[in-house]
Amino acid sequence: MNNLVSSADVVAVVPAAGIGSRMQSACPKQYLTIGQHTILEHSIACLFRHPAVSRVVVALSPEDTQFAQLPVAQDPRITVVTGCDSRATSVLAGLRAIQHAHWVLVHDAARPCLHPEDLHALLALREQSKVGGILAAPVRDTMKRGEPGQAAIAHTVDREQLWHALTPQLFPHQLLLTSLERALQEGANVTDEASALEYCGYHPALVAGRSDNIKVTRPEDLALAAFYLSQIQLKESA
Ligand SMILES: Nc1ccn([C@@H]2O[C@H](COP(=O)(O)OP(=O)(O)OP(=O)(O)O)[C@@H](O)[C@H]2O)c(=O)n1
Ligand SMILES: C[C@](O)(CO)[C@H](O)COP(=O)(O)O
Repeated sequence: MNNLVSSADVVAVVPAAGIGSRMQSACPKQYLTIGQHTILEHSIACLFRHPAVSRVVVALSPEDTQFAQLPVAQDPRITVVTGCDSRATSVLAGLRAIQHAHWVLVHDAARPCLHPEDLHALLALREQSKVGGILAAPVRDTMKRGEPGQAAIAHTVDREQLWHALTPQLFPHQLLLTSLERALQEGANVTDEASALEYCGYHPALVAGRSDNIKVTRPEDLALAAFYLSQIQLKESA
């Protein structure tokens, strides 16, 4: 990646190399469209709306032939890397393509409904923390742990201080890179960037975010995401 990035800028990694199996759709879910654009384009656009985000590194499947057809593929602020067989390794590929940025954020391609104020609140961590943190939404329902292999309740999980981890997640580039490399090397279960830092003994900040920052995962999520996006566009045009 060229060194147009100043150290004050934030570089985003967007993991977009998944197959979206739970979506049960003909194409990977990041290429399903909402309005005139794909979910991936919406997710990238959320990030570029903040002036501190100067570049986006998109991790794509080796078999991806769709991204190059999108207008956004011509944006000089975007770098493409080859993703891998897990979200974590796809993120690692993106991190390794970044040379000149202190802060990096990671945002799922499948989260197109990120509100500008949530991104602003997360990026404020740059002045408040040396470790970074994540957008998260407090759990609102009673949570149950199931009996292994049975559709039966084992027990209720205390939901005090229980949060849904969202994205973006913001960390110092070198800290995230080294934590992720160590966690993966040592076989830790890394489902988000914060879990790699936790594995290495850090306690990333929790930034309360909107629960409509959903990850499009199952078929019923698409209509919901379309509605949430329409609400953002209504608010921006007001
Ligand atoms: N090997 C992978 C797997 C996932 N992702 C990305 O990580 C994000 C969150 O993952 P998830 O919602 O699980 O997407 P998929 O893995 O595509 O979905 P599924 O688990 O249903 O197959 C998505 O933007 C997905 O494209 C990735 O870059 N590389
Ligand atoms: C990163 C994430 O979106 C935070 O909730 C989530 O862990 C991704 O999980 P997935 O199974 O890869 O969708």
